[in-house]
Amino acid sequence: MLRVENVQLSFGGVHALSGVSVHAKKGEITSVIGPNGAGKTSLFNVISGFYKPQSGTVMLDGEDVSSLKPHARAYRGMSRTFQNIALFHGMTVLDNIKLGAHTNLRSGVLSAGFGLSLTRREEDELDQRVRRDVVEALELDTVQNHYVEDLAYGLQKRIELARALVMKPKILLLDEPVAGMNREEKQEMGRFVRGVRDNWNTTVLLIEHDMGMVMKISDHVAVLSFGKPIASGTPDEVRANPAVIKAYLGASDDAVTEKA
Ligand SMILES: Nc1ncnc2c1ncn2[C@@H]1O[C@H](COP(=O)(O)OP(=O)(O)OP(=O)(O)O)[C@@H](O)[C@H]1O
Repeated sequence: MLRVENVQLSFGGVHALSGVSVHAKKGEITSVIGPNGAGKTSLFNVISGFYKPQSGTVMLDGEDVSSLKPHARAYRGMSRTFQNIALFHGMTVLDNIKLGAHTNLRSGVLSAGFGLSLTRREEDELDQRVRRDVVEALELDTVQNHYVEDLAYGLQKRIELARALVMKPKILLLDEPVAGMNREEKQEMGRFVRGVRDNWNTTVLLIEHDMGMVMKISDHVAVLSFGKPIASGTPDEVRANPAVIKAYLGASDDAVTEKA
């Protein structure tokens, strides 16, 4: 579904990504992990089109989207959430989710602001579809008319997930979906992300610091360290890989061998 091939990205002298390739298979959850500064956010920004790499390609469902702008990638079925909550205060849960129908959040908000939004009939249809398909699936029925700022953090993150799903994306990019959550909220989010894969057959690519979550929900894990790919495989394979243990522990070779 998504093939990122041999990406090189530098900021001045800093090599944020060197020879990074990641493949996300259709209907699977693929996670990209790595210690701080490994290049995870940079990779996400390359995939969604916010950063232009010096070289490398991004293929979405067989199409080379490397030269497309973020909104054009979004129209082709690439949807993402952001690390920090980007919901609109003073708007209800339902209205925030419906903004996802403008595909690219930023241009969507602009067009809504300039009165270029949907006709009344389109709006009604969208309203019904969102309630039926997304609000119910993500168990947001009881809060759909609440203002987002009145809700708990975990719920706000779920609303972001809902908004990213409105256009039924081919691939969903999740940027640290459980950052800042308590244990219960993490478990809940894990359940919903798995639900997206199982019930919608949506391909998911996520970056995440929380190892427990990654190992529990991923079909495939790719590991970056200092901008380079160091391992890739099933959660069990990656967990047992000495290079991964070393990158995370900063341990010496001897210590890794002992641990492994
Ligand atoms: N806009 C930028 N300008 C300059 N350097 C950058 C920029 N974005 C990232 N970098 C550098 O690229 C490297 C990779 O950073 P990146 O944020 O992608 O890593 P990360 O794995 O997401 O880290 P974290 O887990 O801390 O979020 C770092 O050395 C960082 O300082």
